[in-house]
Amino acid sequence: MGKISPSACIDVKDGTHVAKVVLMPGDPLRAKYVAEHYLENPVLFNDVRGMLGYTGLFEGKEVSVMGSGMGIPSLTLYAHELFSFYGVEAIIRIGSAGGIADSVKCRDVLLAMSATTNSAYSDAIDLPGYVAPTADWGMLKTAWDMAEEMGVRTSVGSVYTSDFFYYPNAAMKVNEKAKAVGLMAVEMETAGLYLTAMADHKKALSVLSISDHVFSGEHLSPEEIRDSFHEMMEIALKTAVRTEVSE
Ligand SMILES: O=P(O)(O)O[C@H]1O[C@H](CO)[C@@H](O)[C@H]1O
Ligand SMILES: O=c1cc[nH]c(=O)[nH]1
Repeated sequence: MGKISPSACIDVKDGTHVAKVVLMPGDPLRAKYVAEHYLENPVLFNDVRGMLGYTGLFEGKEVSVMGSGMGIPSLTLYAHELFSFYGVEAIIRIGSAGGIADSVKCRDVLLAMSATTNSAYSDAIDLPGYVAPTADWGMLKTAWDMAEEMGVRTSVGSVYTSDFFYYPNAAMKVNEKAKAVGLMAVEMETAGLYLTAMADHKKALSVLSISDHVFSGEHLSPEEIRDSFHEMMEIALKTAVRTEVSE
C-alpha cells in the first residue's frame, strides 16, 4: 500500500512541499514553463493526473506554481486541497481571457477585482442573495503597483467567469449582455477561485492576459501570447513574494 495522502487529487511527493503562495495557470505545461524559466531550483511536488506543481525561489523567496485545469470544478478542487491540506495561504491565478470591453486590447494585463459568474458554485455557500466573488485587496494593490513600476498596460475591473467556452445556445448572447453591464473579459475560473478563498478564509487574485477579443476578432499569435504572458507572470511573481503570509 502507498503512503496515505491527506487529499484526494494532490499527492505531495516525499521530501517536497508547497509554498504558502501558489501561482495557478490553467495549463499544467505553463506551470512547468514558469518553474523552468522563472524559478531558481524548482522541485516537482505533484504530478497526479499530470497536474504538474513545482516549488522554487523567486527574488530569494519561496513560491509554488501548479496547473489548475480548465473550469471552476477543476480549479476549485485543487485550490481547496492546497488551502486545506498543504498550508497554502494565497493563490494567484495566471490565465488567458477573451476581451469583451472595447477598452481592453490584446496583450493587456487585467487584474480581476471581482467576477460575475453563471456557475452554481456559490449556491453551496447558501447565503440568501448573491455572494460577490472578490479579489484580496492587498494583493490587488500590490499587483497594480508592480504593473505600474514595470510600465505594463493594465486594467482593473470585473470579469465574467463562464462555465461555457462554447455556448450551446448562441441566441442567449451572453457575451453581449456581459459587455452591456461593464464586464471587461471572459474566462472560466476566477469566480470559483475567489469563492473558494472566501469559504476557506484565504486570499486570492486573478492576473489575466488578454489573448483575443470576443467582438473585434483580434487574437495574438503564439509568439505574441508568449511575450504578453511574460508580463503577466512577472507581475504575478512579484506580487506572490510581496503577499503577506504567516511566519
Ligand atoms: O489560460 P487559462 O488559464 O487556461 O484560462 C483560459 O483558457 C481556457 C480556455 O481556453 C480556460 O481555462 C480559460 O479560463
Ligand atoms: O475562456 C476564455 C479564454 C480566452 N478567450 C475566451 O474567449 N474565453
